[in-house]
Amino acid sequence: MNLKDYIRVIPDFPEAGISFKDITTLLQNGAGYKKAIDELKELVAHLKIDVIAGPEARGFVVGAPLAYALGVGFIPIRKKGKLPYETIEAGYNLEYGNDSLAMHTDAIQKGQNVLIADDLLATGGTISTSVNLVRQLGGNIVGAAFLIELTHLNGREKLTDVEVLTLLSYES
Ligand SMILES: O=P(O)(O)OC[C@H]1O[C@H](OP(=O)(O)OP(=O)(O)O)[C@H](O)[C@@H]1O
Ligand SMILES: Nc1ncnc2[nH]cnc12
Repeated sequence: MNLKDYIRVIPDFPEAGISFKDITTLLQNGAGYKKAIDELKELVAHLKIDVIAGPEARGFVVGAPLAYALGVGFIPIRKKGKLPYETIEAGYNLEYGNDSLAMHTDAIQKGQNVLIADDLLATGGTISTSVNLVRQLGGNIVGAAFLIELTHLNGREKLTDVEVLTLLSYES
């Protein structure tokens, strides 16, 4: 099966006009989930990665298994108010609504090569904020990897200085 066959598309969720790409149907299928992570591993094989950082929540289900497969660490970028130690935070807008992300101030060692991973690139708000947080902490962004890119939302334009790698694209 093609990876796209595992993804369910729900019209008008969470609000009218949004075509929601539901990855729960991929995650619940062992063969599909493994294929997705294996393909992402191939996609990033040319990069020198010390650590992967992924934004809550779906960035965890993509970033953590990818980190395990590569034998590198995983850093959770969490929604504001969830991390217990000293943090830096930044607000952002996304396709539906807005939010704030946070990282622990000691999450990254200066000069570490960081890959950002998430399930989906839409407007790019989540990932450009994640990139900025990692850079504020002294990390070197080597790329950003996604299962899905929504090309009509032009998220790449917010990431001009980042190598963006995606497995699947949707035009609406
Ligand atoms: O490119 P953007 O416009 O920023 O949108 C993409 C982000 O939106 C979704 O996360 P969401 O904030 O819905 O949170 P979730 O992972 O907790 O469901 C998705 O998992 C990406 O992180
Ligand atoms: N259309 C969409 N489907 C799934 N997740 C999203 N995150 C932002 N836009 C999305």
